[in-house]
Amino acid sequence: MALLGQKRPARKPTRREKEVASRETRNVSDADSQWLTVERLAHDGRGVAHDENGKTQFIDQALPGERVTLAIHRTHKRFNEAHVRSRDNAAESRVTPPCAHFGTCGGCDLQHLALPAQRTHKVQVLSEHAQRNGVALADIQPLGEDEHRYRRRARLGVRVTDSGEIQLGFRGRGSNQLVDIQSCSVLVPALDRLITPLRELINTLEAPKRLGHLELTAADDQVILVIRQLKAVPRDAERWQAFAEQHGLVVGWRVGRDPVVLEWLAGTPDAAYSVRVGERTLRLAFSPGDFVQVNAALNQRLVDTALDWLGDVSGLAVMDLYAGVGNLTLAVAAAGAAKVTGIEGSQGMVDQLIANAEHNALPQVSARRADLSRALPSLEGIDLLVLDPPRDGAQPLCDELARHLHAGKVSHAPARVLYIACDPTTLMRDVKMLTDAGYRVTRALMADMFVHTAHLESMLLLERMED
Ligand SMILES: C[S@@+](CC[C@H](N)C(=O)[O-])C[C@H]1O[C@@H](n2cnc3c(N)ncnc32)[C@H](O)[C@@H]1O
Repeated sequence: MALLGQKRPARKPTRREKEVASRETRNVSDADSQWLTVERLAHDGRGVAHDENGKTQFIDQALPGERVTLAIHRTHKRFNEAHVRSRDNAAESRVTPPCAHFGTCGGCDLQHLALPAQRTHKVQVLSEHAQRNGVALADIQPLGEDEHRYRRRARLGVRVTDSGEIQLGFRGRGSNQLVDIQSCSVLVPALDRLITPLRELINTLEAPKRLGHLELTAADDQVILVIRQLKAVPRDAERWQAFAEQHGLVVGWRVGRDPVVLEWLAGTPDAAYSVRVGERTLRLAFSPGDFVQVNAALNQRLVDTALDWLGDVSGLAVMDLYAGVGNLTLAVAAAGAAKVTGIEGSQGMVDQLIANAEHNALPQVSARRADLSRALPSLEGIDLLVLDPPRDGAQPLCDELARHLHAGKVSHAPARVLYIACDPTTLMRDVKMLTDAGYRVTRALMADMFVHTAHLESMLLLERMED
């Protein structure tokens, strides 16, 4: 019978729930009082230790060799998540985090670890993923820059609290709550210096609650701010225009829901970044929302290294899959490839890629749109395949390539594959298919594209073994 209008009596916990509750309580108090030694770093940058019962503890901001007591904030059947209550000693690799918000802001994971040690850790992560998948790697070359103000793009959340206070920042560590930040030590200065003025401006808006988030982009010659706004507020548009003039910005807002309309409020967007290839400097134009590598210096070094690995590409037919606005497509063409085809899922980026090829006088470049999770291009006659997929990797394509090789259709399997990846898990899953089918990894690199975070970019060169 339904309990209409009555308060439902509390349900008695089941025996299983009682067991779990008592075990969790015991875990918390046991581990709390113990001194544990941190053994290693997990892939996400947390310290790993085991309590006296052998249960794994993942500990925020704890480094190998440190003796710590824990405060456990989440228990699971096989492991606990914890932070440090007290620390007996500091690892040699421990440094003072450069940012005051480190630890609460969810943007960075590793600011407490010296940069060389961050890189050693990321090389180790890539190597472990390879081992787990049975992929043989040559030595992994680390690639990094000492400059940690690298992010040329950021999305800042905006929240108005019940008391009317404006919060501006990123999501917190392990939470959806916004962390109000005063500055961000990984943003390029042109973006970081806008945070305080932005908060002040938002404080003066007529309808700050209408703001969703702010997207900041530092292109080569201009800084672009795109405001996500649920409904247009004309008097706020005037305030944004004055702000744009004061700070030399191009400002637009995306208004509404289904359809979302982008309207430019101040300035004309003309975003571009550059990539050097030999004596040439390529100009790659992009629109807000297009994919662009966030770290300009590392992107250049990645392109330099790719071209160095590939050597003489003159006369080659190249296919660049997941091509974006042509970052790698144009670089390989400018290095001398005879024919380069870029394939990309977004029509806007395909159009941009074609325009970029024209602007840089690279007539051997063509591009087309395809959803590479469904429609796979023919690789017949292609000498070099470049793959740069998003986090979920390029499984359908690698699967097809492997099937061609297993079937002896060598003409459908390019002699070389250059695979660039932002997720080592899916990278090694895909590469294992290729190495099982007859490729071998001849060069491997870990690019520290996302300094102070646990993320890493990697690049592998695979060569088809001759029978
Ligand atoms: C990591 S980015 C690489 C872009 C480019 N290679 C670069 O260096 O700037 C991945 C690209 O894959 C595109 N993409 C994502 N899913 C796709 C799909 N299913 N089919 C085709 N392209 C896709 C994205 O739009 C994005 O431009």
